[in-house]
Formats: sequence, structure tokens, C-alpha cells
Amino acid sequence: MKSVKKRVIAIINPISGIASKHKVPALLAAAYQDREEELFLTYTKGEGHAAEVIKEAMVHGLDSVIAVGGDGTINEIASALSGSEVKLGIIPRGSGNGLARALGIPMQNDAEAVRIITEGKLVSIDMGLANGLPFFCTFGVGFDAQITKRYDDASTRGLLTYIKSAIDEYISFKPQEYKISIDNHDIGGEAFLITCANIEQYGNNAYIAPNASPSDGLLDLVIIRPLEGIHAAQVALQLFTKTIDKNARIESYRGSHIVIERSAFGPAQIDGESVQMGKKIEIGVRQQDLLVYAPLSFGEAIQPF
Ligand SMILES: Nc1ncnc2c1ncn2[C@@H]1O[C@H](COP(=O)(O)OP(=O)(O)OP(=O)(O)O)[C@@H](O)[C@H]1O
Repeated sequence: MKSVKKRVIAIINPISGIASKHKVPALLAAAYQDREEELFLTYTKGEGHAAEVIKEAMVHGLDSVIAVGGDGTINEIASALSGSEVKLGIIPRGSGNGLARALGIPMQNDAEAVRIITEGKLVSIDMGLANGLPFFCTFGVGFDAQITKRYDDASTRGLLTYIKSAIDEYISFKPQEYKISIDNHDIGGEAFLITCANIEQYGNNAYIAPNASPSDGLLDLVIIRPLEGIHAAQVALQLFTKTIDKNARIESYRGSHIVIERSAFGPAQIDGESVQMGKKIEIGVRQQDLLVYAPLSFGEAIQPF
């Protein structure tokens, strides 16, 4: 009897990030040449295309999907795979690459990223939902949502464009009043930024929730109160030194049901993509809803040296 080969699809976003992708197809073809899986490759044509490709492929049977892109590409793919047995592999090619970094997938070593997919371990991660929209990294309103909107509207991509968007936004940004609750505990007040984090970072090693776990069935709620001058500079530094939790002006909570209410409809960010959302946003989490390939060392305690 002829055995049916397992099917793997690599989905490449041609516009994500700034690093070249032209060597990725040959690298994948070589890696899968002698394996029992059959490799297919496709380039996304725009928003929503990755999900269509997966829907169609699932009808014919699908073992895994390799995302070649950033957190937006991964969000579309992971949303389509969540709750299924189909596994996700990542070759980081975004601007921020938050999920890949949080899992310990290297940024500039494609051979190793591929080896993690073919020989790494599977981990099961949570999926957050903000008014029903899935996220795997972070969801936020306030300053992070405004920067994301600016970045999405910019004509260039990459870290420098992101930094410019942040500085331009900081000059005109006005904090808002919010009603917030987490697991029925009311918080509220004025905030510069509110982030619900499934993973520790936004991407680019900007650690907004240094102790977040992607698999605990909980989200870390981080509230940054209005900041000025030196305090803003201090937070920016602590974001990149993974010490934001040491700042007394920053509040952190952990839970599984968060409600954010604001005065008007406006921007939000979901895994670094800008969306518009209503006044009331309900955020929940589905525990361990997505299977992802990670390095064998993922999850092991890092020994101080
Ligand atoms: N061919 C295409 N043309 C334009 N946009 C596309 C195309 N294919 C996919 N997209 C969209 O590109 C967006 C950005 O992709 P992605 O988030 O992966 O990159 P990034 O923003 O550079 O990285 P990161 O999210 O890690 O910062 C996604 O929302 C996706 O829907």
C-alpha cells in the first residue's frame, strides 16, 4: 500500500520586515529533500491570504505550517491553526519578531531556525482573544496602539521606522481615562498604555511583561500611568533591560478575564497590527491552543553565570 506523505506548507510574507527572504525556499527544499513530509511553498498576496491557504490545505490534510514573516503573519496563520493538531514552525522575518524571540528562535540563523522545526520540541501556547480577535503575543490600547497605527501608515518598515513612529507619537500623545477590571477586581484611572501580554515582549526585545508565560492560561496586564520627561526615558530603558517590573509607576496583574472600557471607539494593537475597536473591550484566553516548534532548551531555567 502506498503511504501518503505528511504535508507541510511554508507561507512566506514578501513584505514583512526588512531582511531578505530569497534564500529561504532553497534552504527549506534542502531540509525537506530526504524527509517523509512533502513541502509546499506559497507567498501571501495580502491580508487574509494566509488563512485562506491554510483553510484550503486543511481539507487535503496538513501536518504543519512554516511561517516566514513577523508577528502579523504568524497571527493570521496561528489563528487559522488554533485548536487544531497542525503545528506551527517559525522562520523569523518580521520587524519585531516577538513570538520567535520569546520562544528562543534565533534571528539571524535560518539553518538553526529550520533545525528547530525539524528537530526541536513542540510546545503548546495560549491564545488571547480581544473582542473575539485572536492574539498570541500582546494586545494593547493607548500609546502602543497609537505607535502601531503610525507604523502601519508609514511607507518604510524596520526598527528605525518604529523608533521614529514612537518619538513622533510621544510628542502629541494624550493619556486617557479607563475603567479596567481583571478577574472582577476593578482598577481604573488614567493610563499612558494598557497591555495584555501572553508573552514577555512586544518584539525587538522590548520586554513589557518580563514574567509572562505563554502557556499558563493567564495574561499579564501591564498598566503604565501617565509619564513625563525623565520617567518616560527611564521606562524606555527598563523596557529594553527587562526591568520594567521594578518600576513603582508600573502596575502589573495576572488573570484570565480582563475588561477595558474607554470613552470612545479608537485604535488598539493586536500582535503589532493596528485595528479599530469599540469603547468596551473584553479579553479572554484559551489555554494551550496552539502547537509551536521551539528549541529543545525552551522552558529550561537559564543558569546565571
Ligand atoms: N503581499 C502582501 N502585500 C502587503 N501586505 C501583506 C502581503 N502579505 C501579507 N501582508 C500583510 O503584511 C502584514 C505585516 O506582516 P508582519 O506583521 O508579518 O510583518 P512586520 O510588521 O514587518 O513584522 P512584526 O509584526 O514582527 O513587527 C500582515 O498584516 C499581513 O496581513
